Amino acid sequence: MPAHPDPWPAPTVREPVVATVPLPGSKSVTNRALLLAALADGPGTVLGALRSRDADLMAAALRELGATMEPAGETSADGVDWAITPGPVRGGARIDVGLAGTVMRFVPPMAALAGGEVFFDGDPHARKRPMGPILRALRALGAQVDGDALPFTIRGPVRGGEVTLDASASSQLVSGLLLCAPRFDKGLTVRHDGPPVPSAPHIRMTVEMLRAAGVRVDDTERDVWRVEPGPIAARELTVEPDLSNAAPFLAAALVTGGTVTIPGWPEHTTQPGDVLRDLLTRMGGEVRRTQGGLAVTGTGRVHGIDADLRDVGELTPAIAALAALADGPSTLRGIAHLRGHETDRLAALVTEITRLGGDAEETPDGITVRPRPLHGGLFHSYDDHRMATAGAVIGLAVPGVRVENIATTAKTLPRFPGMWAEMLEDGR
Ligand SMILES: O=C(O)C1=C[C@@H](OP(=O)(O)O)[C@@H](O)[C@H](O)C1
Ligand SMILES: C=C(OP(=O)(O)O)C(=O)O
Repeated sequence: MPAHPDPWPAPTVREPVVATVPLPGSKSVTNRALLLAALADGPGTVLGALRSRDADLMAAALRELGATMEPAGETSADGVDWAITPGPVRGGARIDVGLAGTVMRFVPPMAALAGGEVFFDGDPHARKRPMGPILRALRALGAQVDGDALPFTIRGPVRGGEVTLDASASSQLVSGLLLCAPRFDKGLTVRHDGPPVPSAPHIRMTVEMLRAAGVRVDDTERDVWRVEPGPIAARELTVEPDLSNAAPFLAAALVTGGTVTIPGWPEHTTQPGDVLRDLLTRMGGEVRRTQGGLAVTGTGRVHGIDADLRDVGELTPAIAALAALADGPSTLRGIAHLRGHETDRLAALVTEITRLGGDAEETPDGITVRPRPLHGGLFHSYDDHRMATAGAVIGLAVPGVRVENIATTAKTLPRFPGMWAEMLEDGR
């Protein structure tokens, strides 16, 4: 693990946090919207798109493959309105996926539309993330792919048809195929065969965004998705705030007995972060919709929870951080696939909670956390944005927590340290 010289001293607060925290756009919606716009039948716009490492990597990949993207209005440190003009998908490209699951799984099927070779690589840990099933699927559909993990080279074209894969390691293996499927001559039928697919709401997000762009998708049969060939409509799309990134901020309300409000929380959404309303209620928060957005109020006492997080695995680090501060034991289940995320999140959470004096254990498909007083110390982030923000949550209640490589939050939240400081200042 590379050492980062200046760990971030996580602020500890003694008084209730009362704050309104506007969040930048959803990573998952942004990266789908950009890709669909780049494959559309004319120029379109994506309003309120996230700007972050993952979103910037997606934009760079789409440009490399032939799309034109220009800021269409004001840009900020973490937001932009993009005007996107599709171009013919071209080969001869090199794609850096960083550590972004959405880039490494969504862009290769698009690259398979090109006639020429496209080379993919990413961060050292990206080479360990599951890619085999989608690369084998593209190969079965006619692409030449020289490997089962990053780095690899892909050469199309792919004409579509039917393919079966085991997507139990990541829902993105299905989403990536579906997003490009309308552009395959024969469309595509994707069948999953294996243990349950995680992160089901993210597949629904893919299906709903395709339908919103006029694509016909049949998902009536469990674990089978049929996408008809046809145009992807050029359109204007507004990105919702990133509800998964709401987790550490709303957790601050529970830990400090304060109230945190997130403006613009959608009434209906496919984002898994919406499940925070239920999870945080079960952990002792009071959740309500106000004119200002979604407000969560805590008592300063956090309850343990027994939760199956298979659908919402992204929320695990924040929920585990709360569990480490809770007044009773917690069991987080259904999340074996987190071993293939930005880092092995189950091992990382157990190691870091234990390092601070906590009592945490890995199970075959999750972790258990039992209450024990914590002390300060260095909290490693493993280049994982959600590990870093989990450290910040624990630091609210435990003096002396320092988070190594807080800058890794730039994967989806480039202004995290400033936003955290503003949240703590807000109600004073
Ligand atoms: O499609 C998406 O945008 C995502 C799907 C999920 O991946 P997994 O199915 O690999 O958990 C999620 O954890 C990730 O952060 C984003
Ligand atoms: C798993 C995550 O990211 P990725 O899109 O890189 O898979 C995440 O953001 O929690």
